[in-house]
Amino acid sequence: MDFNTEPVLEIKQATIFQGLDPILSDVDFSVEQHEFVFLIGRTGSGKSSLLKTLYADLPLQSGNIEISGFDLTKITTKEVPFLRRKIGIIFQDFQLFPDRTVAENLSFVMKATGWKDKAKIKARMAEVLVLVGLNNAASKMPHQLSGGEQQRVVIARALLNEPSILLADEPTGNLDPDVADGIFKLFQEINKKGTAILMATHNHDLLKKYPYRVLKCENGKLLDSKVHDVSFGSSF
Ligand SMILES: Nc1ncnc2c1ncn2[C@@H]1O[C@H](COP(=O)(O)OP(=O)(O)OP(=O)(O)O)[C@@H](O)[C@H]1O
Repeated sequence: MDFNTEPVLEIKQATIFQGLDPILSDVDFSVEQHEFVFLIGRTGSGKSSLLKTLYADLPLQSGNIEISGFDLTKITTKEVPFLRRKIGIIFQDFQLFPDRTVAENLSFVMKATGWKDKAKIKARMAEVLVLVGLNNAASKMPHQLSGGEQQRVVIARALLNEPSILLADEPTGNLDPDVADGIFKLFQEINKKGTAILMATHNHDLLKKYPYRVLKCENGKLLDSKVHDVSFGSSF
């Protein structure tokens, strides 16, 4: 049993940059294990830039970030794949290889992240597909799946290495409301099983319906509903 109670993500006085341009400054917050947190803000306010910094796609130039046991002030290029094993990343666009089956899409990631034993690969693959409700999809090509099903495969892929946190950038953005609702419920199930979730969203209905903590990018700062009075407004 894991008795570690450290936050899964801790940001201290960080500035988030795009190149030389500071996008968010004085960013300071923690995400505890098992927490579900929404990330909101108008278009161009810095949500994706923050997430990209967290998975080391943008360099951390100022401040401190620890995520899933990795110190981003010290991380080397070689270590980045190991970081990405411990955080699951999910985007709006599905980004599956279109010319490979679901099983091949999943095994590609597993081989790239150090899995070698064929029986173990097969067993873990089956496990994550059951988790996302796609027991019979392993041999299908992405185009044989609906948008919602493809997004479930992406979520399955993100879960392969049992990440301590999932970073999701508008994961329901391209889906019909009903399908989006199913995907959101899947995130909730995953969260209940113990994975922290930081989800960027423009979906006002989700915010009204689920009273999770909210981080809001606004005027170059990050507001936190744990500390500030965060307004959702009509066009956050
Ligand atoms: N690759 C890039 N190079 C330079 N500037 C960028 C790049 N990507 C984004 N920016 C700029 O960084 C700022 C923040 O953009 P970001 O994509 O983080 O916002 P966002 O809140 O995720 O927006 P959206 O809700 O539209 O996804 C914007 O001013 C944007 O123009």
